[in-house]
Amino acid sequence: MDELFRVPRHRRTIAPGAVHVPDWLTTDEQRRLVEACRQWARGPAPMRRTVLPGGGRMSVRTVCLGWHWSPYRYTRTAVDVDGAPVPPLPGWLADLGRRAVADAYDDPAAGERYEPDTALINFYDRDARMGMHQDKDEQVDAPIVSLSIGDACLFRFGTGESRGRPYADVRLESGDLFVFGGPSRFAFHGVPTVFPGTAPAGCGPNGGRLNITLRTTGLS
Ligand SMILES: O=C(O)CCC(=O)C(=O)O
Ligand SMILES: [Fe+2]
Repeated sequence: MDELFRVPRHRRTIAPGAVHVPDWLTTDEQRRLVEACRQWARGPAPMRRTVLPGGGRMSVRTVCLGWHWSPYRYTRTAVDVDGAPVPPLPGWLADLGRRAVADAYDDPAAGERYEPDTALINFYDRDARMGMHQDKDEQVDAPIVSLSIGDACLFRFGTGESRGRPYADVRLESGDLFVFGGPSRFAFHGVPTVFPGTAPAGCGPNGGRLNITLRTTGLS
């Protein structure tokens, strides 16, 4: 969109402990993340559409680092893909997570304390979505750091009580950071819609939306 007509977006606390920071990643950082995700997607433990217990497949494609997530647990190997050990979470990505927490909460000490051990990388094509859910397979309540690259989406953020209302609808655009921890750590959230063709030039995954969530499993 023409820069002139872009509505300025400001950081916003959506709920206690849930903070949206627009345009947090530079274009260069986004490009580098997309390139890294491309490599991880190829495998070992490659990107796949996770099979759910009912037999259906998620529309989102996911690849994991550190620990492998499949419904509803974390394992060291890609038990539902190729059985390969999951690649480690690189130190630079954990560092990025620490900077994200420090910035979102304006709290350098909270950033230093943050030790994510896992990344789930989700790829959404134009038809993909993610239903309302809680991230609750982790054993500890450290914040979730979420980075968005490529096409914008509608991110729905509710409460810890139910997957229904009340919820806030937030548009996440390329480069945005969303952190949820503290009282919002176990809030229901989901992605009802991706907006095709909204990625800014030069940083997207060439159509679609990439989302990286950093987590602390509390497992060893
Ligand atoms: O794509 C997103 O923004 C959210 C992803 C998510 O909720 C998850 O991976 O658990
Ligand atoms: Fe989630």
